[in-house]
Order: sequence, then C-alpha cells, then structure tokens
Amino acid sequence: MPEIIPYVLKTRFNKLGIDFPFMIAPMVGLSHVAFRELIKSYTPKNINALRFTEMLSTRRIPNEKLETTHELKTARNEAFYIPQLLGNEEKFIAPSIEKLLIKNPWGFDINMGCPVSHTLKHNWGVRLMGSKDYAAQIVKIVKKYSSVPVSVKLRGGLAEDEDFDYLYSFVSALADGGADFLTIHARTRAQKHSGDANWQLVADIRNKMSIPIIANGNIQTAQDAVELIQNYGVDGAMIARAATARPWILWQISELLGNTEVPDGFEGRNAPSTPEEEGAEYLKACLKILSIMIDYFQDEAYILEKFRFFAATGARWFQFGHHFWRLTMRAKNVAQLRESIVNFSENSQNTMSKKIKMI
Ligand SMILES: Cc1cc2nc3c(=O)[nH]c(=O)nc-3n(C[C@H](O)[C@H](O)[C@H](O)COP(=O)(O)O)c2cc1C
Repeated sequence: MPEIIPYVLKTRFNKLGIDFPFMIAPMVGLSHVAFRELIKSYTPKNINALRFTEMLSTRRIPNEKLETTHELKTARNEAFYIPQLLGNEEKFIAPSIEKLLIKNPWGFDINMGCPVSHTLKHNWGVRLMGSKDYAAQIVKIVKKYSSVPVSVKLRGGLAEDEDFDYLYSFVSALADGGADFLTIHARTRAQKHSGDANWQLVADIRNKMSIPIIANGNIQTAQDAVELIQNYGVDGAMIARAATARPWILWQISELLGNTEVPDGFEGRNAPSTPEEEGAEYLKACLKILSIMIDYFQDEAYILEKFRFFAATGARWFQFGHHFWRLTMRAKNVAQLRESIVNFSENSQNTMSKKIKMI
C-alpha cells in the first residue's frame, strides 16, 4: 500500500507535479524576493508551494539585469516560483522568457487581469480579456518559448457583470492555446479588489474544463482555502493580501490537512492560530522580512518603501494596524524602523482578526 501523505489533496494539479495546491499570488510591490522568502520561511519543509512574482513588463525585462533589478531578483536556488509576464509583443516576450529561464522558474504566468490604466493603454492586463483569439495567441507565443508550464491569471468578469458564457468561451480559447492551468480572480473588473469573490463561478467553469482551474479572491484564512477546494471542487487556491498579514497561512493550511512537519526553526511548535499568537508573530514576521530585504536590496529608500507597503497591506488585519503603519511611516531609516517595531511589540498587546472587509 502506498503511504498516504495527509497534506496531498487530489486535484488536477497533481498531474503537473503539485501535491499542495495552495499558492501565493502576484502582487506589484509586494511579491518580491524578500516576501517570497518570508513565505518560504513559514512553510513546512516537506511542502512545495508555488509563489508568483509581481507582474513584470516584457518591454523592460530584456534590458534589465537579473542580479541588480530588484523586481527580478530571486533567492539562491529558488524553486517553485512563477514569474508573471505583462505584455503582448512576441519581440519582447521571447527575449524576456529566454532571460528568465536562466533562473529556473517553475512556470510562467500571463497577466490578463490587471485593471490599471497604464496597462489598458497598451492592451495588456485585463484588456486582453476583450478578445479571446488575441489572448489565445499570446498564450501560444509564451508556450512557443517556454520549456516550463504556462498559466494565465484572469478575472471572473470583464466589465460590470459576470458573463458566464463569455468567460467559458474565453478560458476555452486559452486552454486551446496551450495554457497548462488558469487562475480566476473571482471578481469583475469593476470590483477591482473589493467585496466578495464569486467562488461558485470558478467552480462552474472548472466543471466544464479539463485543465486545472485555480480560484483567487478573498481567501483570508486557512479554512477558507481548504473549503474552497473541498467544498467547491476547484483545483487550487491562490492567496494574495491575507498572506501579507499571515505569511504562515500555508503552514496553517498544511496543519489543517494533517501534516505534522513544521518550517525550519519552529520545531515542536504549532502554526500561530489564536488572535494573540497571530498578533505576536506578525511583528516577528515584520522584523524578519526587514532583515531579508536588507540582504537582497541594500538600497535603504527602496527597503523603506517596500516595507511600508507590506505593512500597509497586512496591518489591516492587525488590531492596532493603523497605529503601527503610522510608526513605519515616521521612521527615517531602517535602523529607526527596526527600533519602532521592537518597541511596539514590547509595549502593546497585539491581536489579529481572522477576517476583514476587503476594500
Ligand atoms: C497591491 C496589489 C498588487 C497586485 N498586483 C498584481 C499583479 O502584479 N498581477 C496580478 O495578476 N494581480 C495582481 N494583484 C491582484 C492579486 O493577485 C489578487 O488577484 C487580488 O488581490 C485578489 O486576491 P485577494 O482578495 O486574496 O487579495 C494585485 C493586488 C494587490 C492588492
């Protein structure tokens, strides 16, 4: 009898070699190497979870240096990460992929969900959802140059409302174009990042498709993520903003699934779970990501900017989050920032909410 490994969930993702179908989303300004390493530091050793980079402009990658451009930096021997590509021109996509392949990504993702005006102007991001044939063509181009799996991240609705038939014809075209899996951010373009996500829509699409379909949007807790797969039957769950508040969410998920392995350095411990445990760990995570940022970025102004954004996003789950974020804004340099975090953690009782209203 083969050994039953508790954290392995049976989904279509298994065929791509992924047993643990929970992943961390691409987020501009947040999903840099330091954040991905923070997530990894809180992930049990026996788990390989996919982590996406922020969207990377294919017009810029060919002229950038992998070692010095902050957004392109990877950890030494980093594995199971997916660069997300933004763009639609073969002459830029081809050299971008060629360059990024040197650093052994697990796959490439194509952004078809970004609603900001700059990307729309160039027919990138969610604008690509306007034409299924054109979008499928982009998938074919990326497949042509990529030796690793190719996915697309898109939205549940192109405009104000969802249109199931259009979405189904669109994702079918992407699959025909060769996409290995798709992630649907189950909010419409008009919703941007706020409000509830329509997970049922993703489930309905999944049931009509044969490639893995991943759901994203408003996954805030480990329970949300597991229920999404177990109750809705989707093939994977992608967590975005909540991972900046609880970077240990993959550990919580794996524990919920019965895995007893822990991340390095946490031997004999369980994942933080009560509001108090999570609140205390949050401040430790802030100090940890600050150290990782120092290692990778050196540039003080960049570190302050990225740290503040990390805190502004995650601290919303944190009881005194606004106060904490203001402290980070006041710090003039990294040394002051570190001191403020240490003082804050020594002088206040911190708790974290399970869920907040997403805006
Ligand atoms: C600050 C920020 C930056 C984002 N950048 C990207 C991006 O680069 N590429 C992308 O596909 N989605 C991006 N997103 C969308 C997220 O990946 C995700 O779809 C969205 O936040 C919904 O998930 P959540 O409700 O779990 O946060 C971004 C979201 C935020 C909040």
